[in-house]
Amino acid sequence: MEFTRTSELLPRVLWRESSPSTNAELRELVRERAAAGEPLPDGTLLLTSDQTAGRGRLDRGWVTPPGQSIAASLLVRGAGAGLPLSWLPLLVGAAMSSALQSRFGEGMRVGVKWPNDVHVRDEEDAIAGRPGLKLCGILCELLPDGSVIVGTGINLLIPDFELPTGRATSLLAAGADVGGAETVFDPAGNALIDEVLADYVTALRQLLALAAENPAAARARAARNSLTLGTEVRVHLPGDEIVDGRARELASDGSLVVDLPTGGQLTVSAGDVEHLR
Ligand SMILES: Nc1ncnc2c1ncn2[C@@H]1O[C@H](COP(=O)(O)OP(=O)(O)OP(=O)(O)O)[C@@H](O)[C@H]1O
Ligand SMILES: O=C(O)CCCC[C@@H]1SC[C@@H]2NC(=O)N[C@@H]21
Repeated sequence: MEFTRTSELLPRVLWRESSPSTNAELRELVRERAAAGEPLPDGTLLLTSDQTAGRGRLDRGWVTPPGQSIAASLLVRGAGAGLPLSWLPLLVGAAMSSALQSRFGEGMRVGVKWPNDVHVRDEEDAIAGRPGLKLCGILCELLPDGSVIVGTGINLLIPDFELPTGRATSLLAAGADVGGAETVFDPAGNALIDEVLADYVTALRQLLALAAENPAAARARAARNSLTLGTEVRVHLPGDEIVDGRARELASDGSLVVDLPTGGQLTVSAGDVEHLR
């Protein structure tokens, strides 16, 4: 596999034929290299198309059908400049959204389903206030030295009938331009990964720079990219209580502010919210 564009942007691109989890493997590599006195550079990327024990949020499993999708983990150092680190998954989501959006035609919008999923939705879903289907999952893990492993699982070429859940999709299944690729190993597939990753890394760098220089503008970008704001969500309160409301805005730490039907607002963090419809 050759990643010409991506390799020009990053100090190191490590391709693995297979990996249990790119996040876990990169975390271990960071630890080993720090212990050896040769810290891994910011922007090290480790990726595979055959991740065998991937993890998602809340320790759920993450499926990476070999040859059809990609698991990529990026080492990000110094990401907390300008905005709290709690914004990072939203900025990563916004960066991935712009990398994937360019492959879709009119009427399909790629954006972030708060807090950590990149979804694509058609006009019907948009009108109904539904968040659409999941193209990419994001898992950011903070390391003891303050750096972050940014893991992304991108569903590229999974055919319709092999999608892992009813709420998942892939670039291929959602009708995006995949350049004729059938698997990630054919030349078109290799080029697809390279282009998606290079566009993502470029967009993420720009957003991190924006966050450092003009945090309000970066927050506005994240809000513009959200597929959740304005839609109905269900909030699980402590003690098994449930309340439905409308997602209003992102709070100063990236949490979700929800308008309640009875008046007033709730600010909620990930894990307490599910999307309705
Ligand atoms: N390749 C994949 N694409 C999409 N979903 C996947 C994939 N592999 C595993 N899943 C899992 O399918 C489950 C359902 O995901 P979904 O996004 O519909 O629900 P969710 O409650 O919104 O999850 P999340 O915690 O990611 O927001 C999740 O546990 C997700 O991790
Ligand atoms: O939707 C989620 O819950 C997040 C899924 C994150 C999956 C990616 S794939 C690359 C990296 N390695 C992992 O084990 N998980 C993340």
